[in-house]
Amino acid sequence: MRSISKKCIGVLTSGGDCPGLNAVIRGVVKSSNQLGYDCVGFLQGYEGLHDPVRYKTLTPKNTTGILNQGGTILGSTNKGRFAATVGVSDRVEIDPELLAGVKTTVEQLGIEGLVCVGGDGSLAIAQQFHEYGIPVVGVPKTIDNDLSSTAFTFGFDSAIECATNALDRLHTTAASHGRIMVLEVMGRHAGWIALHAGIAGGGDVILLPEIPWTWENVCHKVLSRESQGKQFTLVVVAEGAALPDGRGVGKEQSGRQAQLGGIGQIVAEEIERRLQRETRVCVLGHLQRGGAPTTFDRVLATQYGAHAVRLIVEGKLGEMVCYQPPDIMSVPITEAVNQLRQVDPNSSAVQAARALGISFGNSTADSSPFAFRSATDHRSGQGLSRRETVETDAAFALDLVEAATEEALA
Ligand SMILES: Nc1ncnc2c1ncn2[C@@H]1O[C@H](COP(=O)(O)OP(=O)(O)OP(=O)(O)O)[C@@H](O)[C@H]1O
Ligand SMILES: O=P(O)(O)OC[C@H]1O[C@](O)(CO)[C@@H](O)[C@@H]1O
Ligand SMILES: [Mg+2]
Repeated sequence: MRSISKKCIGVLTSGGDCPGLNAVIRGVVKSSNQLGYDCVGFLQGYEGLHDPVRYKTLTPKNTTGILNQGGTILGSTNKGRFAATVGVSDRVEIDPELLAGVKTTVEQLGIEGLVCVGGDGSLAIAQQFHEYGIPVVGVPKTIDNDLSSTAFTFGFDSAIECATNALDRLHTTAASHGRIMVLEVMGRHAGWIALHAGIAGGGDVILLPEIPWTWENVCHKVLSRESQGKQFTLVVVAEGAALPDGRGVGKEQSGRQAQLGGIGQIVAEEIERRLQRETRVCVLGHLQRGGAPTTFDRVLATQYGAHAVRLIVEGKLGEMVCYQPPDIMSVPITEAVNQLRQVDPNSSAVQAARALGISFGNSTADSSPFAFRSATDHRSGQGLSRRETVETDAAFALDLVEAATEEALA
């Protein structure tokens, strides 16, 4: 254990990794060092906080050169003993003995505040720490960009850069062969990656968790492109989008959230079956989470790290830093995790996409692309409460898709 003669700040990275985690760590270390704090980083997310305690002392010297490195030098996990929300159920209480153990670790190390870098699930754990009296602040991370109260989580920009690059590449090969290409991207509850990459990469059909779609409309788009002399079509589908019959595609995992994936294959096979057109699928998977952060994510992550330290110094425990352009602000962690931020089907971005003729697989809206509504008309419906999301998860778990894969194709 370190000597506690000097004040100290702790940091950990939790949940699915993403580009920019190291930039946050560096931001925390450098800015806390300037203020005279020591810094420790716990290993493997929350797991390193107790039994056994695993951490390393972080200094400006040993964190040098990590700004542009993907992954996290502290390690991360999206499973373990601290589940605060799991798959189909709502809030899960963390074992009080674990919480007591964590509190002891934090006190023994003289930690004034613990910076918890995570997505919705990991910040739900931080919220329970806060309620127990463990001094935490949150930093919003996830490629899915589905946390409310912040315009962007870091990692998202890097993920859409990767997905856009993939679409650029698929575009040329699709055009050369006159094929339909389906790109499956990540996005558990929210279709931000599919939407942004789809627009940036010239997608023709974008299928999201937020917008129900039909096979007929997807196929209609392919045929209407052909009638314009375009022999190829790019389809982008979020892994969390449901099939037209409402079922999700993935596999159940015990004690943790379902592993999504596979909808791209189903979409490709069904288009091919219905239209007799050569259709191929590309699953981008973890390429979206790896590699160096974009410039935007480096700047955002660095700001998040520095402002998380500021929150601790100002005694704003239980708060999460957030980006409300042009400022980095803070909100109670509970506010950010109780409401997921989903794509609003009437948002400006979706409207613009429709205006260009991009299909979201639902004909009503597709047929009137210029029926724009003012920005204020549609804000009330935005977001999905934690409970509604859990119900969606429950539906996923009930119909999981070994069976669906075959049935959807029948
Ligand atoms: N130590 C742990 N013990 C148990 N579960 C954990 C632990 N750390 C993280 N998790 C779980 O991992 C999952 C993913 O974490 P989080 O939501 O923070 O990341 P994410 O990037 O948003 O990923 P996802 O989209 O998969 O939720 C959450 O369900 C969270 O509760
Ligand atoms: O790598 P894992 O554990 O399969 O997690 C995948 C999930 O994590 C995320 O990438 C978010 O971090 C989701 O988009 C995806 O559903
Ligand atoms: Mg999450």
